[in-house]
Amino acid sequence: MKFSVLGPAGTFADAAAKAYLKAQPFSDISFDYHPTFDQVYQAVSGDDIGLLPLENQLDGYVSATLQRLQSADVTEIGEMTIPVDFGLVANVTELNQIKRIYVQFKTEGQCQQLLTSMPDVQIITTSSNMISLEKFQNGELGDAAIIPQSQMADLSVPLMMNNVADQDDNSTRFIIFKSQAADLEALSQQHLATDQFKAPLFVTPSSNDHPGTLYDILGYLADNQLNLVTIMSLPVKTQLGVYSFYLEISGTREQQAVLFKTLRKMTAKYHVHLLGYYAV
Ligand SMILES: O=C(O)C(=O)C[C@]1(C(=O)O)C=C[C@@H](O)C=C1
Repeated sequence: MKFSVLGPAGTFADAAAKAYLKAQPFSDISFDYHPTFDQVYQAVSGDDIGLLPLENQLDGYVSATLQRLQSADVTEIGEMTIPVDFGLVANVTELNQIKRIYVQFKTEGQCQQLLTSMPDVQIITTSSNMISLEKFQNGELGDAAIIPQSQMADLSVPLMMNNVADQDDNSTRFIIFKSQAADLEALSQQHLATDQFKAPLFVTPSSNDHPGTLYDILGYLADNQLNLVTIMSLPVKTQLGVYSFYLEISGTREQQAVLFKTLRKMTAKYHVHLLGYYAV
């Protein structure tokens, strides 16, 4: 069985995948690294699993992942949150000698203070923090990169700065998924390994142009004491001004029956795209 993850080895995605496996009973699993999240997603089939970043504490939701989940036939089987911290490496001795900096697209949003303090530096966006490191190592004089701090120990370059994220307390949440569509009836029978669950889903009204549409959707949860922990709206794309709502519901094992009863009721009025029901 393969575990599809953003590579090369050493990314935060890699660290999150390893942390997830420590707590999970998978045997005979091998890592399958890809340079972009798109390729990570495409590589997952059959019984294989994959990991995508969902949200960062400083920079918010990963829009590409949410957009993919909106229409993807996947089942999320778990999530993993890990601390993330970044360092700056450069092959020059002073900050003002840096000409180009390699930075992963989501890392960029987490290191804004540093990057805006260098307005003349060319920012080259990459798809992975370890690709930023590779490009830097094969680069020219005046190059720099923002990389996971854990990768700095083995480097010997003139300029190194620790903790260049906008805040030291920082983490990223990843989801682990399979390529089969989540099945509401099958998941309603699933035994949870812990007492707490998370259920992510998209709810799409046929039109948002009525007073109280969102209020009505959330009423299903409130009336049944189901705890809404996330809400995001995403455009449906076929029409301007029409949105889907990404929701995450959390609760305890005792609420399993009421959760699925509520989702079935919602399905009668809205398009419900369930993404999973897993232990947290
Ligand atoms: O490039 C990496 O190291 C990643 O794992 C990617 C990623 C992301 O895209 O969310 C993961 C954690 C950090 O927030 C920054 C980048």
